[in-house]
Amino acid sequence: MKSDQIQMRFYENTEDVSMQLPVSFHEWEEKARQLLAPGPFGYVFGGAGAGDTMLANHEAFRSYRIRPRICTDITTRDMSVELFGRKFDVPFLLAPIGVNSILHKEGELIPARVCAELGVPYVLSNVSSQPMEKVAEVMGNAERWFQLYPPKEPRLMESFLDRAEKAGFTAIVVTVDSTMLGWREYDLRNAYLPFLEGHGMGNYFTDPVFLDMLDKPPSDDLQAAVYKALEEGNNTAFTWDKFSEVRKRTKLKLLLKGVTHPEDAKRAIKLGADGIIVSNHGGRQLDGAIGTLEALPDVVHAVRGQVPVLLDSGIRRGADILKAIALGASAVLVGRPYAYALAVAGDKGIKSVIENLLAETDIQLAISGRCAIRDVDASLILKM
Ligand SMILES: Cc1cc2nc3c(=O)[nH]c(=O)nc-3n(C[C@H](O)[C@H](O)[C@H](O)COP(=O)(O)O)c2cc1C
Ligand SMILES: CCCCCCC(=O)C(=O)O
Repeated sequence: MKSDQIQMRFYENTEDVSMQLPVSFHEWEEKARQLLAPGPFGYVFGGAGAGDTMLANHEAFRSYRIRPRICTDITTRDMSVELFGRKFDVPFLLAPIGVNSILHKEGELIPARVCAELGVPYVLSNVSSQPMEKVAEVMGNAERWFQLYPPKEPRLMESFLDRAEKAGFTAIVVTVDSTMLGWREYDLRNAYLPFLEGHGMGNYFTDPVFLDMLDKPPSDDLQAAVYKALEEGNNTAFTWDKFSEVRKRTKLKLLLKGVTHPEDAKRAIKLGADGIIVSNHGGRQLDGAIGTLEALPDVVHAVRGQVPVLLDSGIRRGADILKAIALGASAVLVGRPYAYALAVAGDKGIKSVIENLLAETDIQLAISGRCAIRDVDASLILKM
């Protein structure tokens, strides 16, 4: 067979797309831009306001350089981390990303399934398009956490917590940086908010307490049901007292996501938090905010090893993971990379993103002269 025929066969073989998948984050992003309508793409891509927080995340990672050690035996390596007494073979989790049905018709079932297969802990969003019970079903015994936008109605909050516990989620991640949506100009320009089309309502529309709060079922008045859910989730009166109430109501591990100030980290621990997630929501909320890697050292210092500190916002590569671990993170969360992969290539896409990130992290670890994630400390990096 001539080489051009072989090439033809290769391109026609839709079963084996592996050689044609994007590799870098920017390639995934560009592919998603081509495939998605402007509304859904802009919703994932956009940052708040001028995009300065997104930039700050990126610049913070670039502002540190790795200084490798040489002539060490790096033949056997270990990328595992320990969280809450459990060992995970990978140093990252998939971050909670809502409304996955704007990216793929199966929505969150896909990242959940891939995470279960690859041993990556999955954090399911409160505003997932699929209900948590269906997500749990495809994950078997695999590690899963549930992210909560604490609703105003206490009975609804209790219902979400009870359902999560019953469905085998082992931790609750309370997100506190989004009690109102940030100023997102892509969405304003595209006049796009996925919830208004019914995306992201998987947990609300299957909740008996929520359904009881409605005058009519969602099938009879979708707009009213969506507005009610958003009103519940936009809980602008969520304070430390309310956080204490969540603490009292669940025996699951409890993490606070959206922390960048050391005093907030201290207070959360005092009130019973089991973990802190340093996050600025991928730069989607407060514009002009501190980059998460810049915020991390002070938070880690304030926490004094009492609970694990995780980080997200801007993790794109193995080098980013090593830098966050070097500055004291116990693990990191990955956001947009898997969202784009979901849109572009479903299961295969997310699998590829995870496997590449793992492979890159492993190579980086080795070439920097370390054998294990647990050996990575501040001596690995220098601030420029
Ligand atoms: C499209 C989209 C939806 C998101 N939905 C949620 C959500 O429902 N709950 C939440 O806590 N964070 C949500 N986030 C924030 C992520 O959990 C995470 O903090 C952020 O994506 C990390 O930044 P990165 O995308 O730059 O990696 C969302 C992010 C994106 C991009
Ligand atoms: C009360 C619902 C807020 C959902 C925000 C979804 C999200 O986290 C994001 O778009 O970012």
